[in-house]
Amino acid sequence: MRWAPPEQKVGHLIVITGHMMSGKTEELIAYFRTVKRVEEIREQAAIRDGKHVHSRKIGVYKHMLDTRYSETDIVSHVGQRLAATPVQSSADLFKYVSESGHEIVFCDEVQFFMEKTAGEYMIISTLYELVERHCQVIVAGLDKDFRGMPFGPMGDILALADERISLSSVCARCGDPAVVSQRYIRGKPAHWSDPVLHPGSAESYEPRCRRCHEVSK
Ligand SMILES: Nc1ncnc2c1ncn2[C@@H]1O[C@H](COP(=O)(O)OP(=O)(O)O)[C@@H](O)[C@H]1O
Ligand SMILES: Cc1cn([C@H]2C[C@H](O)[C@@H](COP(=O)(O)O)O2)c(=O)[nH]c1=O
Repeated sequence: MRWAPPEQKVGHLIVITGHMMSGKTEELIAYFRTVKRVEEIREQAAIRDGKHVHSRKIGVYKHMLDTRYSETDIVSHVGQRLAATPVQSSADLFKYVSESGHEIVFCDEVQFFMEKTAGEYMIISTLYELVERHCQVIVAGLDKDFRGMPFGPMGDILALADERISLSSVCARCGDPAVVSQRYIRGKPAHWSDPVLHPGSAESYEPRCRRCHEVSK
């Protein structure tokens, strides 16, 4: 992954994706730490050389639907944590970023931005506009729902991306590479017609390979 020097002023969209527990949030947090460190090093180097440095402002966001481990922080399944601003819509995200002057924007749970206008997911125009405004945007989101179908806006977000990081872990049943998030409701595989939106964690979901993935029909 490369970062353009800020004086070039060019936007960039990175999408981190995969099934549940594949490590998306850990990757987002690791990326945040790297970017923050690089900004600090640039600032120190500029001070040392007596130059003016424009340190880029970093904003961290997540969708408000994710309250599993914290109302505010981004928290991985193994407890890695990053303070964030929860937002309820893509309009909200755009407003916060614009008002705060954030030039580097991190956002977790981006699959939850489901609102549409004129048949289009609004998060698409929001991400497009942020990149047009020269923001470096790094988002993480679930690629498929419990049925194995594209999750809301994720297909379009992946198409819009400049870089895609696709992660996977192992099937909780057989140990093969996992590709999808198995949903269980009261100990039984969820039904195909169940609602897609169902925030949760290990009490309802586990990684599965295609062979072990089950959906009631
Ligand atoms: N079947 C599982 N049950 C519980 N935790 C798991 C399971 N598989 C992987 N994990 C853990 O989840 C961590 C990844 O968490 P996280 O980054 O929050 O994933 P994601 O954001 O993709 O859901 C891994 O480090 C791993 O230890
Ligand atoms: C498969 C599936 C998942 N969800 C929810 C469950 C979690 O709250 C998030 C995914 O979180 P993670 O960071 O990837 O672990 O999405 C859902 O609402 N519907 C689904 O089909």
